[in-house]
Amino acid sequence: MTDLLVAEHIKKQYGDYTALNDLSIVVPKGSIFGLLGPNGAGKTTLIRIINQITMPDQGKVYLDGEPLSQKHIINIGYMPEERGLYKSMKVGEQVIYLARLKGLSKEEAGKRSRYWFERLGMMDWWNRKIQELSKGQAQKVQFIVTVLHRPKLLIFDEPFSGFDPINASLIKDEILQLREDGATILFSTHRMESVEQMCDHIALMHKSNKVLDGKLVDIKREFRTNTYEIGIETADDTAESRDRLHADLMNELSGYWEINTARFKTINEYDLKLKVKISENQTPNDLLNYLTGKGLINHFVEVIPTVDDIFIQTVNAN
Ligand SMILES: Nc1ncnc2c1ncn2[C@@H]1O[C@H](COP(=O)(O)OP(=O)(O)OP(=O)(O)O)[C@@H](O)[C@H]1O
Repeated sequence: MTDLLVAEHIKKQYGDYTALNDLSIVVPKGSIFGLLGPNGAGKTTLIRIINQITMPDQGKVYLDGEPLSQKHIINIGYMPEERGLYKSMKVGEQVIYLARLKGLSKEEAGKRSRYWFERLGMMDWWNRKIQELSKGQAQKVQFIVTVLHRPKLLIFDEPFSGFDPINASLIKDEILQLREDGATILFSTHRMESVEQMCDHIALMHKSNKVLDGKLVDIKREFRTNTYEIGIETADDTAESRDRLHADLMNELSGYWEINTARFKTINEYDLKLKVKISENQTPNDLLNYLTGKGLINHFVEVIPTVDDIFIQTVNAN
C-alpha cells in the first residue's frame, strides 16, 4: 500500500449549499500534500471529514487501505485552525494529559513532552497557563500536542498563521523533519511560498470542486511557458548602446520569438532586460547562440511559474 489516505467522491451539503462536490484526493505515504484554495473553497470541511468531526453525505475515506473508523483517530494528529486548548490548565500538565488520552504512558508522555519543549525552546513555559501565552506561543504548544503521539497522518489547518517568520520557519523545518521520520502530512495553507518549499503534491480546490491535482513538479512542468529571462550587458555600458541593442533585437527577433521588455533586476544599470518566449520548435540554446554575438549575457533563466501564478490562473479560469 503506497497511499496512506484516500478520499473518494466526497460530497457534503450544508442545507442547500454544497460544500464539497464529488471530491477525491490520494495522499501517498511519506509525502507532504498541500490543500489549496480560495476562502470558502471547502478545505476545512474536507479536513473535518478526514478527522471524523463531520460525516460526508456521500463518499468514502480510507486510511492505509481500511475504511476510516473511530479506531483510526489515534493514527491521525490534527492541528485545527481554531486551536483548542484548556485556557486555565498549566502547559506541561496539559500536554501530558492530552498525550495520555492518545494512549501514551505517563512516563513516555512526560519524556516526549520534555524533549519537544526543549527542542522548540519552550521549557520556561512548562508551568504557565495557556491563557498567559501569546497566540503564537499557544500555537507551538498545539503543534507539540499534535505530533507527540507520533501518528502516521498529520493534518495541519493553516499551520503558519499566527507565527512570526522565525517560528514559521522553525515549524516548517520540524514538519519537513517529521516527513523524513516517516510521517505523512496533509496541510491547508494560503502561504504559497511554504507550498513551494514543502509540498510534494497539491490539490487546488475552488467552489467546492477540485480544479487541479498532482505532483508539484508535474504541475509546474505543465504550466511552464518556454519563457526565459535575459540580461545582456553592452560593451560600453551606456544608455545609447543599450537602446541600439534593444532596437536591433526587436527588429531581428519579433515575429520569430515573443519578446517583452521585462522589469526584473540585474546587476548593471544599462543592462538590456528581456523576457523571451521561444517558439515551440526551438530550444533555449538557439536563443543563447543568437544572443552570444550581441553582448555579454549575465542572466539567462527559465521563468518557472510560481504556485501563486498557478493558483491565480487556475482559479480565474474556473
Ligand atoms: N457548519 C457549517 N454550516 C453551514 N455552512 C458551512 C459550515 N461549515 C462550512 N460551511 C460553508 O462551507 C463552505 C466551505 O467552508 P470551509 O471552511 O471548508 O472553507 P475553507 O476552504 O477552509 O476556507 P478558508 O480558506 O476561508 O478557511 C463555506 O461557504 C462555508 O460557509
